[in-house]
Amino acid sequence: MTKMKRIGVFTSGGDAPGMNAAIRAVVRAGIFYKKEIIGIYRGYEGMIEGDFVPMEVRSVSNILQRGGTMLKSARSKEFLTKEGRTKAFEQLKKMKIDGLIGIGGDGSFAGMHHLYLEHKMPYVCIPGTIDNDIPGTDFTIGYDTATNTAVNAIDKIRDTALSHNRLFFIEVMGRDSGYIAINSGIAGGAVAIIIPEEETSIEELIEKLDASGSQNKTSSLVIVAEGGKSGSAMEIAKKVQERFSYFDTKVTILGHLQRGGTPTYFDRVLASKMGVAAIEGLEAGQTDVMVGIVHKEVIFNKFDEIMSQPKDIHKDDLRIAKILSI
Ligand SMILES: Nc1ncnc2c1ncn2[C@@H]1O[C@H](COP(=O)(O)OP(=O)(O)OP(=O)(O)O)[C@@H](O)[C@H]1O
Ligand SMILES: O=P(O)(O)OC[C@H]1O[C@](O)(CO)[C@@H](O)[C@@H]1O
Ligand SMILES: [Mg+2]
Repeated sequence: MTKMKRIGVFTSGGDAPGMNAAIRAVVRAGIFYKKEIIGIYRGYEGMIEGDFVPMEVRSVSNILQRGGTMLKSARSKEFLTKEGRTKAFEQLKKMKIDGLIGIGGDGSFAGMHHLYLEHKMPYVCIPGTIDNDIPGTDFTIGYDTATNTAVNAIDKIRDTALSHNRLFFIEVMGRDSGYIAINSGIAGGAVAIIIPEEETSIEELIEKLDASGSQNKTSSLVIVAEGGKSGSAMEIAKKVQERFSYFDTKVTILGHLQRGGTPTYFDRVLASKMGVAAIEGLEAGQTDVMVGIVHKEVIFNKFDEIMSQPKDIHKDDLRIAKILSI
């Protein structure tokens, strides 16, 4: 057992629905285990500036069901430098914070790892990102909500696509990860799904669209993950339109719509479990780790062990999407 007294909690990187539920779980579990919990505003930016707030049991009332993050989030250029991280550490020391729980994506995890290597600041990372791009956990907080949002939007677009016999290219988020694309594509009945993890040439796509056209398909939805090698939805749509002028082609970019909104029950439960696990892990001496839930079991993943491997799209998901889009 550690003698940790004061734990800092912060959110970093893109906000994700369920981050508030994770903050609540960290604060309540921390207080349950007799720790003082200090909230750090605006991720690493606030850490560098010493933007801290003591958290009480009631500081986190009525946030469980809210999207976004009450602690706010940021991407910090300064924290990418050694000097920036030293400034952040000095602020933590001044506030007598002896352990950190950070909720964020792969970049935020890397930030905590560097702070640990350079200043021995113990930490547990909670994976909070809509991208689901971190190995060592089946799901990251926010991914389920974002994918549901994308599916709802796809369903609406299908109605108008069908009414006008149109070909829609719908771009979903995910930075370099095709998770939202592949699963919203399966759930939304897409004719083709273009993800960064798999090369799809324009020729292949055109062949696919041709084939579905000849089978009397009256509307077609193509889901494009941002960050793919074939280009953005706009670029792909332009190339397809040039080859097939008879297609009435439209593009919708779902964008930040996918980051907001009420977290699903799944993300709230995931965040609650991970928040408690992070406090218990830190108390049990876990450090330089990310909490994950794999096959319903809580695990602690060492930074070096998981961050050297990519999180692959499940091959079976791709296979299923192809079978069903004929
Ligand atoms: N290699 C690194 N070393 C130190 N700090 C880092 C590193 N990578 C990222 N960070 C810090 O973490 C912040 C958040 O990282 P990033 O913007 O990649 O988002 P993320 O945590 O991956 O979340 P998401 O991908 O969901 O937006 C960065 O702005 C930076 O301050
Ligand atoms: O909100 P920003 O800074 O534009 O970042 C957008 C990125 O953040 C995410 O929403 C979460 O990582 C990505 O899917 C997307 O590429
Ligand atoms: Mg990331």
